[in-house]
Amino acid sequence: MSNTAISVKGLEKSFKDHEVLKGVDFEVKKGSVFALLGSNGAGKTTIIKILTTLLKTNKGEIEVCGANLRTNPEQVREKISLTGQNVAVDDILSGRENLDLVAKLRHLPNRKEAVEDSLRRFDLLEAGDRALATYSGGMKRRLDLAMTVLGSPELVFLDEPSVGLDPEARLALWDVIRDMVKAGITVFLTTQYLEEAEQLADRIAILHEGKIIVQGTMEELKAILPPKKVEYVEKQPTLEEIFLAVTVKKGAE
Ligand SMILES: Nc1ncnc2c1ncn2[C@@H]1O[C@H](COP(=O)(O)OP(=O)(O)OP(=O)(O)O)[C@@H](O)[C@H]1O
Repeated sequence: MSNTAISVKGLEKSFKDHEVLKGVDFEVKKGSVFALLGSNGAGKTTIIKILTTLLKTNKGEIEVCGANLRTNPEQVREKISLTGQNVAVDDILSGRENLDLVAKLRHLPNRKEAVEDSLRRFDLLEAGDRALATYSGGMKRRLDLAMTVLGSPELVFLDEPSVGLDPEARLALWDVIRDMVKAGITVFLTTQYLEEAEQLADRIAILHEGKIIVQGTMEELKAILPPKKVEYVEKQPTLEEIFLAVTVKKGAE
């Protein structure tokens, strides 16, 4: 069986005459975390929408979880789950009711057990019966993630998952993502927080002006910029320095 969760070759997408993606290529290995970075408007959400079958491409060969996206979108939809930028939960219902609704929609066999497990795993047992309107932003985000992974999808898309979270909630979210990976789920995430990518991702790709301009492990990206020598202390470049160096260099061409 193939070890590839996502394969993208020659992806192009325009909105009318605005070319957003101009030939994007990348692969994501099963069981890994892949982080897609890019400035505002680079096309990260567009890539997620295409990979989750919400938008059609103009050109490109794409496979997601072993299925061809163009010819077999239903099979793709069965294996993936998506958390978008806007928290997709119902404020009037309680956390437990929201999860139960998703469990019903996904036809999960042991619905009650799955919901309780999920509340426990995402630290929401105590707040389970409260209406969502009383939840903090971090709690809503955790519930959103709980709903995303309910029913054990093979592949999860997280579009800027830690937007609006305070540092403590962000650290808790990172633990949740690490747990998802331990459970064998492949994670594709976009983020503006470069530290997030540094902390979580096995591979990082930078999208700029419609193309992936660099991709690799953090170690490989570090090799792009030589370490700075300050007296006798060697300082490794941060992902932020690498990001700025490659995007500014390309932008100036
Ligand atoms: N439905 C649409 N119609 C027209 N233009 C669109 C549409 N969706 C996205 N765009 C444009 O495509 C470009 C890429 O948008 P996208 O939302 O994918 O960027 P992004 O990298 O996710 O940005 P951000 O970090 O701000 O969320 C932007 O210029 C945006 O205005």
